Amino acid sequence: MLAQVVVDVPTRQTNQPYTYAIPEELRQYVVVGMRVVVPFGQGARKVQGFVVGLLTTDLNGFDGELKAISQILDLYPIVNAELLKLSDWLANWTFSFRISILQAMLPNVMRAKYTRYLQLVDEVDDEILYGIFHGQERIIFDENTLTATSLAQLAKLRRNKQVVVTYEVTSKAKVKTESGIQTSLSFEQLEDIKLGLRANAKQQNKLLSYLQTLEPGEVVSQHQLRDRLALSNAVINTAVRQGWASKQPIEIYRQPSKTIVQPDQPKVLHSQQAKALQKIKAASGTPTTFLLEGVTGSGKTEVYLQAIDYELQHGKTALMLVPEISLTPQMMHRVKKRFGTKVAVLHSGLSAGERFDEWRRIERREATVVIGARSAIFAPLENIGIIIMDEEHEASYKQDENPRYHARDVAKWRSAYYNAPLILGSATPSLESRARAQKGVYQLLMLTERINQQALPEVKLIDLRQKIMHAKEQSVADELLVAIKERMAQHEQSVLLLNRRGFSSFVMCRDCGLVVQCPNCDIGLTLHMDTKTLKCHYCGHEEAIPTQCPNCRSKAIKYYGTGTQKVEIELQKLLPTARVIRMDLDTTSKKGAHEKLLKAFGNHEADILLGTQMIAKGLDFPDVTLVGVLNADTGLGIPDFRASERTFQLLTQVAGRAGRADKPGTVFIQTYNPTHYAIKMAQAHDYEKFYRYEMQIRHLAKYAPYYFTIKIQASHADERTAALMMTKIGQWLRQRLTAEVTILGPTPRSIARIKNRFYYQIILKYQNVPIVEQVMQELQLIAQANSRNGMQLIIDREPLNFM
Ligand SMILES: Nc1ncnc2c1ncn2[C@@H]1O[C@H](COP(=O)(O)OP(=O)(O)OP(=O)(O)O)[C@@H](O)[C@H]1O
Ligand SMILES: [Zn+2]
Ligand SMILES: [Zn+2]
Repeated sequence: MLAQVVVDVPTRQTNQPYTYAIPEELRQYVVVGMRVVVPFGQGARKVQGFVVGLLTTDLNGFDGELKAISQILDLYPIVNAELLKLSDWLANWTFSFRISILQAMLPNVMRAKYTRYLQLVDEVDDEILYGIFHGQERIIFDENTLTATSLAQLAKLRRNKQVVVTYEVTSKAKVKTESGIQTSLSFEQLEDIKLGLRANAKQQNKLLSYLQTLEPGEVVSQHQLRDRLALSNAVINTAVRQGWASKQPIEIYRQPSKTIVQPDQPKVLHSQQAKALQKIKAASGTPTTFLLEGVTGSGKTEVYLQAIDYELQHGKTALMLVPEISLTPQMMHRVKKRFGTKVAVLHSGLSAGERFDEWRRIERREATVVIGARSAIFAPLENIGIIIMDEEHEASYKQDENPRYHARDVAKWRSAYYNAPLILGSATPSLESRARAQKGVYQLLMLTERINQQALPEVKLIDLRQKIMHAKEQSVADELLVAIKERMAQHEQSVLLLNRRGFSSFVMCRDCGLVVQCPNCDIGLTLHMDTKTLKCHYCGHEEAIPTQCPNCRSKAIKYYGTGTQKVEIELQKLLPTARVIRMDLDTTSKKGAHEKLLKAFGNHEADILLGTQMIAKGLDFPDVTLVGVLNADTGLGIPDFRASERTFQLLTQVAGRAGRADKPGTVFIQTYNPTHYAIKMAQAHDYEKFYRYEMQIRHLAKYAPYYFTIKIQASHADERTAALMMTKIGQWLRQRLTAEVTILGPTPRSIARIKNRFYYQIILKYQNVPIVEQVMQELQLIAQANSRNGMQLIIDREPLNFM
């Protein structure tokens, strides 16, 4: 028997698996989906790989010439058949290597270097206990020291759940345990010991009686035992010393969120919700994609929850994606309230250990509902009955680094694999999705009304062009201040958004105009008042704010830009009694900070929630009746064809935070472009009109959704080399591709230098040209060959970022 192995060799990547012989002693255990160690290349260095196939053909002697698998890293497949198949497809789709997809599918812990342990969780024969475990409960798992027979026995023990494999990475991601107590003595033996006790040894007697009630192999937690029997640790330790009981670690899960959630009940749906749910239920068991287009506050979440419930009742599992869950703790709570301990949560705010624990709960089928951000789309759920993507238009669903996949594409694949409906939900769908619904590829479900027939908030524009005349350095206009005061008087709350996209605070010399630049990147440094430093948001470079201009020695250094901190100070001056909660990168960098701040706001501990984009979506606070956008335009100037779409989406989303319960809401938008269509149509809450208008523009400019795009970027430490390489690639592409493919560039990208590497890019636009796929695969191999010369090539299918 031979194994096909995808190996992890950065400079020699290929999607072609290599064939390895399986040594006699491993023959029974090597299965598809397992990680193995194999010799690779001339030096036969040991590398990690995934078994992706087994060949039963016996090559009669030929396999003697093949290199053989050196060891196995798992006792069972850690990537199941479905995910293996998905990795194959996704590697081709994203023009990346299969190994990088396989690794993206696993929690970090399993990617890193770790020590594996074998841990007994049940009683075993002495032969195994002493032969393999040397009388201990836990040993380091090292195949090289184990015989084939031992491996066979271990595999069997694992199947019988008597032994588990645990992983430890540099202290962080270990299986968390607490101390447990068990006894290996029989009832009678314990009875004999009790008889031998001194009459006043009451505590020990109590403990021994308790031990007599345990099933063979049963482990009880030491702290529970202590509490229940009111024993001291000393009594327990004595019993252990005497050999009456032994200590045994018990595996426990870390709890990502300690907040206790009160369970809730499904709500009675209003008629539009009920109609949508009914269509979704009717599609159960089919790979139908729905676009649920529902205005803000129309109750999309309730539809998701009831659709999930329906599938759970039919014995299926459910997968729900949210843009970045640490930003939307409210959504997580709603799901947990409804489904309790069935829910596993996966997102970047968890520690590596917590993530690993949640992942194992899914893998062991203890969790049947998974909610998480982008990479949760790879959750090892089986038997999926429904997949939901909330805020499907969000750019964070696309991974901006290798492998550059979009969670929506993966969701569609898994939906097809499991015959499970996929629901894409948004108040402002991406143009791509809305266009597919128009064509009938997706089923369109509309929720046009808010809960309780509440009207969408009235939106007023404040024209900043006229305000400039006053030249007051004030970031909150007087009208908006008045409105905030009114809300405060009525004990209502306000949300203020400072749009940070394409915008940053910086320092400039007033005498010579110098803006302090990053030494490694072609971009100005951003001012951070809390640390009194200038930071580069691309490479992390940080330096003190200069007191003197590095160019002309002038001391006239001025701070520019409206940061959230500056607005906060301004608000304190203008509205001294207002209580403000500020949410931005600085105030939320600590773990759990988002949740805490939002909870405080929900408890009315503040009148104003001031923040960046992170407060724009998902929040559902009944007493918020006023929303102010301080700068609507900063995102419009970005050189990206989606600039208008993003601006429209952001404004609509944030406006939607106002007036969601029984009180009507009002929105103020401060803008320099009050006549821009994205702003006008957001003011009118008219997504459909925006969609039609923007589609015409996309059509004329040949962009998505009419055309597919691929971004190709090459970077090199030497600018000339980068330019030269890209020119060659451009020429090669023009030869290989027909005139139906538009090839733009090469041009330096808009930030040409990042981390001291120079970037050049080419954009391809095309409609239906099958050869593009093949040419990109070839280019990927060319890039591979060139990586030795220090060139890095990125192929990005449907890029969401053109900077
Ligand atoms: N059928 C219903 N009956 C009563 N209340 C409901 C019903 N459906 C939803 N709600 C409540 O209405 C509010 C708004 O619903 P929800 O947050 O689900 O809207 P949404 O469409 O997801 O909004 P957004 O896109 O703005 O985040 C919530 O507080 C929710 O609990
Ligand atoms: Zn100067
Ligand atoms: Zn930098």
